Amino acid sequence: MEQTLYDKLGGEETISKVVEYFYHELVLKDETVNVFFERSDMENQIRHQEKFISFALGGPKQYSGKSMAKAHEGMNLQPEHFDAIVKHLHDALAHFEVSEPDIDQALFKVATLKDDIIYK
Ligand code: HEM
Repeated sequence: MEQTLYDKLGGEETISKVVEYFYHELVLKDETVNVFFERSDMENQIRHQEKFISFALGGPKQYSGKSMAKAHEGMNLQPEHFDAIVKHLHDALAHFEVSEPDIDQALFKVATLKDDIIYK
């Protein structure tokens, strides 16, 4: 089996650094999306980011469209919110010198859930 990007980047340790940067330096500073995270407590926020990044990189936690629709129910996320998060994911991975083809793979993975997450 092909090695996942998650393992390639060094598993949990690297992932938590990516999460930290992605969330604190990019997502929380972006006024177009940070409002969604203000309402959830810090523990849930961190859990969210870890799950999000882990999913994007093919880590152990994988989701179905059904569970994603439920997790984002009532948020009415718009395509621009989704796209902003995807851009931050790109920039966070680039910051840690992940190659563009590897980043593309992660962004593609995340894009497969778009329809299950927006407009819920
Ligand atoms: C592929 C993309 C995404 C994945 C895989 C994902 C994953 C998840 C998961 C697993 C949960 C449940 C967390 C838990 O309670 O354990 C969740 C909730 C949530 N998601 Fe996402 N998410 C994605 C995109 C987004 C986007 C684009 C936004 C907003 C801009 C967003 C904002 C939230 C918020 C605010 C919650 C609720 C957190 C809480 O429980 O307080 N998500 N997401």
